Amino acid sequence: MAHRLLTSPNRLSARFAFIFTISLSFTYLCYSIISCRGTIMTNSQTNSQAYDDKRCVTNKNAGGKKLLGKVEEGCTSTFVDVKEAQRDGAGGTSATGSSRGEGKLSKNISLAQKYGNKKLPNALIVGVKKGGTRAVLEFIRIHPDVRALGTEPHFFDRNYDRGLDWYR
Ligand SMILES: Nc1ncnc2c1ncn2[C@@H]1O[C@H](COP(=O)(O)OS(=O)(=O)O)[C@@H](OP(=O)(O)O)[C@H]1O
Repeated sequence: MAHRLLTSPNRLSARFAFIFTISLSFTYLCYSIISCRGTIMTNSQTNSQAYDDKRCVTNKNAGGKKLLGKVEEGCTSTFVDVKEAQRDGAGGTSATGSSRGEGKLSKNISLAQKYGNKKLPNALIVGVKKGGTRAVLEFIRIHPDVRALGTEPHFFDRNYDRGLDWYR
């Protein structure tokens, strides 16, 4: 009803205003999509870099073994500072060159193979059934230096007879 009352110049300006609003909205939408995509890509790159810095070097001999707890870096660690090893390995700025980086990495891996799988846990979470122990574990597991079993080993109640060799 209202638009019928508009005179011709008014209708023209209203049409112009409508088109202008649409194009402005479209531009804003495009800008939002592009900037949002950039942010996601930047975040994922940062996360992946952060993850790479403290990457767990998987031990091929670790399959099926029960390991609970953190393994110390430098002596029994399966966690190595990948960034540092790569930087040394690149040899560009390092005075010692690539052999030092590779040697460091392989030394860590060999030490982990020698000791890492056979270590008793550094910490135990003890609790009654339905006491929230799983939640405690999941919170502690967030820390990048913590390695923990996915399932409960039930060593003390069901598998004690198997001995410490089984438990390690
Ligand atoms: N923060 C906090 N506050 C209150 N309740 C919590 C909390 N964290 C875990 N839960 C509840 O604990 C129940 C699981 O406990 P457990 O992980 O020990 O379970 S299990 O015995 O190992 O199966 C489980 O209860 P149910 O959902 O009734 O099974 C969880 O909901």
